Amino acid sequence: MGIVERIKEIEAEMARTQKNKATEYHLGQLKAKIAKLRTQLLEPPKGSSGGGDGFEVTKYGHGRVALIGFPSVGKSTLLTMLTGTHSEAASYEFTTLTCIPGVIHYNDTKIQLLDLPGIIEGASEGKGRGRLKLFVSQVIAVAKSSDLVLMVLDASKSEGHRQILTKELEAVGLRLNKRPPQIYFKKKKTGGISFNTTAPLTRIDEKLCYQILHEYKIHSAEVLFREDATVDDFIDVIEGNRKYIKCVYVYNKIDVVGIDDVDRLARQPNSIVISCNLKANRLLARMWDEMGLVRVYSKPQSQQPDFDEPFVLSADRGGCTVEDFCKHVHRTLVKDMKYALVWGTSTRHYPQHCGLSHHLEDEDVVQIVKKKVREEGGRGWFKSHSNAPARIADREKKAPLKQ
Ligand SMILES: Nc1nc2c(ncn2[C@@H]2O[C@H](COP(=O)(O)OP(=O)(O)OP(=O)(O)O)[C@@H](O)[C@H]2O)c(=O)[nH]1
Ligand SMILES: [K+]
Ligand SMILES: [Mg+2]
Repeated sequence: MGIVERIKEIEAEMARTQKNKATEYHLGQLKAKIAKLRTQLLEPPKGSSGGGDGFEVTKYGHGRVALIGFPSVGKSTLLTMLTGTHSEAASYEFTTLTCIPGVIHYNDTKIQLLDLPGIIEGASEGKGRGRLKLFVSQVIAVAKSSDLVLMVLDASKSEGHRQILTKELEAVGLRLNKRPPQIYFKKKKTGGISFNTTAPLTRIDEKLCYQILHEYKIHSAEVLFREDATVDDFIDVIEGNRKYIKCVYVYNKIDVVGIDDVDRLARQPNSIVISCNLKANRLLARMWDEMGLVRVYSKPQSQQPDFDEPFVLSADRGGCTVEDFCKHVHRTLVKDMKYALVWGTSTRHYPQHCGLSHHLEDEDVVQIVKKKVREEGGRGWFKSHSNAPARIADREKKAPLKQ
């Protein structure tokens, strides 16, 4: 029996099984079985050169956004509209057969927008033939490499599409608009399983955790639940290959639906309504907000900062502390910095003396003040050593050395 058939069989068994206290453990085990099979499904076939590497589009700019959706929802039309790069659009499905990159210039930053082939229902289980099947793994790889997914939906089509597509993406390990579960998990070679919690658990218990670990043939591990997590959360943590990505649901073609429908769709969580036949400026603003980019302007001593060329940091990618900023500017700057002067919303007064761990905010201005260069054998050398006795005395006070 193939993997897909086995998944179907277990799903059928789960559907037959009544949910109650007595079947809880059995259902948990079945969930783990499905998760394992799905992971197998994602692995490239033996002997292939990896496959599913995406479409080999080089990353460009300060962030990457992928357009994901069913065929003919208007992904290509949107790319052409937002980036000026032409991507063929037509009224038939699968017009786009590869990944088309474009660049959005917004708020002095450059964002790479990727147009992709459509995904169909059942894609995660290998539905579709030939090239179509290949697309799916490539589209998924691109989605996983992105900072934000724009799930494009046709406002005139069934509202169920949003759930169907979300399920497809979940099945291949993408988690949209979720943060990783607060569970610490570490496999060990020996020592058995140590199980701890710092929060009351109502949706999973120790015994069920052991059963799931048993299903994975894990007999030694450290497990610490820091929140009231679910069975699915625990399986996600064990699998360890989940990708947590922000997603905005973009309802396109609102020019062909009634105002009541538009109003209802606009109220869905994480959603925005647009029409490529009108203008979509709100989408750009929304996209930019979701990406959480932090523009930092570097200010040389006694000069104005260059407000045209920000250094762009991101909390999701690399972080946005003073230290992260220094690393962007020059690799030795962290070592050479004495302190930073910061102007902006991240500080209480202007300018504020800040250390490496200070968190910068969008549009902050930063001046890095460097340490004095040490004069070899001169006063500088003496100074850096002259506090040694004081340092040792200080340590003596805190923890006296044995006599
Ligand atoms: N009425 C209306 N039609 C639109 C809108 N946006 C796109 N279309 C039309 O929808 C059709 C499909 O558009 P595409 O941009 O090719 O859609 P796609 O999602 O890229 O399709 P595939 O590449 O085949 O997956 C085209 O005929 C577009 O002109 C819109 O906002 N309103
Ligand atoms: K199309
Ligand atoms: Mg297209």
